[in-house]
Amino acid sequence: MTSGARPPLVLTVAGSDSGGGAGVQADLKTMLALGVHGMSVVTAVTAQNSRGVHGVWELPVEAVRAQYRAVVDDIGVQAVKTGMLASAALVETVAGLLADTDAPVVVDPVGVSKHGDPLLAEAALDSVRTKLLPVATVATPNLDEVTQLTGLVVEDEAGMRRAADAVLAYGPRWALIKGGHLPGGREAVDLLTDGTEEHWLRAPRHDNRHTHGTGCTLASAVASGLAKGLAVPEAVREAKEYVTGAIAAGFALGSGIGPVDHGWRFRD
Ligand SMILES: Nc1ncnc2c1ncn2[C@@H]1O[C@H](COP(=O)(O)OP(=O)(O)O)[C@@H](O)[C@H]1O
Ligand SMILES: Cc1ncc(COP(=O)(O)O)c(N)n1
Repeated sequence: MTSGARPPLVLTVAGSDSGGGAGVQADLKTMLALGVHGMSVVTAVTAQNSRGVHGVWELPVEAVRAQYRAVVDDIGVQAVKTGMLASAALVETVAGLLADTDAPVVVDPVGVSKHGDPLLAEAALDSVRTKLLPVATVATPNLDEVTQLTGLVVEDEAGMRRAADAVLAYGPRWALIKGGHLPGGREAVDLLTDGTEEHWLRAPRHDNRHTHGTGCTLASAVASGLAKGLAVPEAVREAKEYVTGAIAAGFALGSGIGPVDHGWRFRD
């Protein structure tokens, strides 16, 4: 039997989406598409479909800690991505584990689903600000999460710059402010900055309502790039290209918001 070269190792710490469009399922599909070995720590199970989140069951803190230790102590990780963490106890547990792990961390501070259903307790916001964001290499809030975390309401690109400064004040090395929710415009614009360098990422806005899982996909793609050894701006540039293609190929599923197509690069 022959063995192949080992791909880079990437871990997602996130919630399960039974519909397969977001959460752990989106993360692992992204990782496969980008050529890394994906691993998962499940924080919560959601009963979810194209119409909404119909139930959430958080896992006990010990179950999350045990999954994380099982992966990190034996297999190792070259990058970690966090998504839905549900509660203050889980945010603090995960932040503590990340602080002891020598790998870049992409934090997607998931607050509310595309359907408007809550995925993080209000009481956990302070732990995100003070425990999780400080251990992030890159934090990737969307504009609603910017408002939840900083109180700022963003309406234009100048507002995105102010939002980035406010997010950086909580301690991540880089802030990637996602402008997907900015109204109108022909472009989907994101801002990546570490407070010194500023990179504006612009891509055609696709008139497509099947955008379930865009944020999970982008953050996992960034983590995959970092695990391959790319610098943050390069990893984000490649991730933006991947998510833009996945949104363009998004498809209807059920009667609500369909998913992006993680396999778009494999299609004819
Ligand atoms: N309709 C769209 N067309 C192209 N890109 C989009 C569209 N909507 C969102 N994006 C991009 O998808 C990525 C995820 O952003 P966003 O949807 O704001 O995050 P979230 O899923 O966390 O709400 C960003 O790079 C954003 O610019
Ligand atoms: C388990 C889980 N994690 C994250 C999201 C956010 O994804 P979206 O903002 O596209 O609904 C979600 N809906 N479900």
